[in-house]
Amino acid sequence: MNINEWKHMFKLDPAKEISDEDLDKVCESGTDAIIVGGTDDVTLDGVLDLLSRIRRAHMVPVVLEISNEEALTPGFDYYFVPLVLNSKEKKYVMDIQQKAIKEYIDMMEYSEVYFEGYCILNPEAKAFQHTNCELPETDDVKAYAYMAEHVFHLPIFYVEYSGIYGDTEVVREVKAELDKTKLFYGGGIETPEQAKEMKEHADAIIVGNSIYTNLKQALKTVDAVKRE
Ligand SMILES: CC(C)=CCC/C(C)=C/CC/C(C)=C/CC/C(C)=C/CC/C(C)=C/CC/C(C)=C/CC/C(C)=C/COP(=O)(O)OP(=O)(O)O
Ligand SMILES: O=P(O)(O)OC[C@@H](O)CO
Ligand SMILES: [Mg+2]
Repeated sequence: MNINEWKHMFKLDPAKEISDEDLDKVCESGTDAIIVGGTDDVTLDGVLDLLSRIRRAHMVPVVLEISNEEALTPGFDYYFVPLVLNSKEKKYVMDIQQKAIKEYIDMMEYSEVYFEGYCILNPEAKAFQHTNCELPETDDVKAYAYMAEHVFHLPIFYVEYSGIYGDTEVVREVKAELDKTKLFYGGGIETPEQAKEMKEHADAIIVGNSIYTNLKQALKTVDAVKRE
């Protein structure tokens, strides 16, 4: 299935433990893809461990969302590269990425690399603090979405509330700004009802932390959005 048609993804954090039994459930859940990514303590060992355990028995597409160069490795189906649009520091918007492109340009397969315009809206999130973000108003978020699509022509705009369930009205208004650029929503989805509610506005939803806190419920988010 084409990335543009994905509706549901699970995000596994290489810094967190998951048993083989739970990993099998996540991979066989019917989700469209597994994203491997996190903010802190993302190591090459952690990334390779997850990749090899997923590949050993499963066909689900696997994406590396790159958070640092040390943990970059071949072998993934796709690579997602965040550009943190609401960071106060240009390095997180484009400089780190520009330097990495300079280094890896000969290895980059363009059909496998997707740049994501991130807008991080939870000030308590590690990613918000790590990338020195500014909390935008709804109209600012909409303007970032406009820029993602019409200025930078990015394939993905990611409304990130990592750790908390976000504001559906913000997501609805942002979606109205977008046409070609896909809207990803992530943050605080724990129940099938929340998954369904956010998916009414976003093109795809991402479920992360609840894999580790209540897997049984997290697994139900797949059917909630794929059987709509
Ligand atoms: C060698 C090889 C295989 C080459 C292949 C070619 C290729 C793909 C090249 C890519 C080159 C390139 C452009 C790389 C980019 C490198 C890079 C370091 C980019 C920086 C991205 C960035 C600014 C990351 C900051 C953090 C961030 C936004 C992370 C996103 C994930 C996220 C928000 C996770 C949620 O956090 P979590 O850890 O879950 O938080 P909690 O624990 O609180 O839940
Ligand atoms: O961990 P949660 O809060 O589900 O968020 C998912 C994802 O958007 C994190 O990057
Ligand atoms: Mg997390």
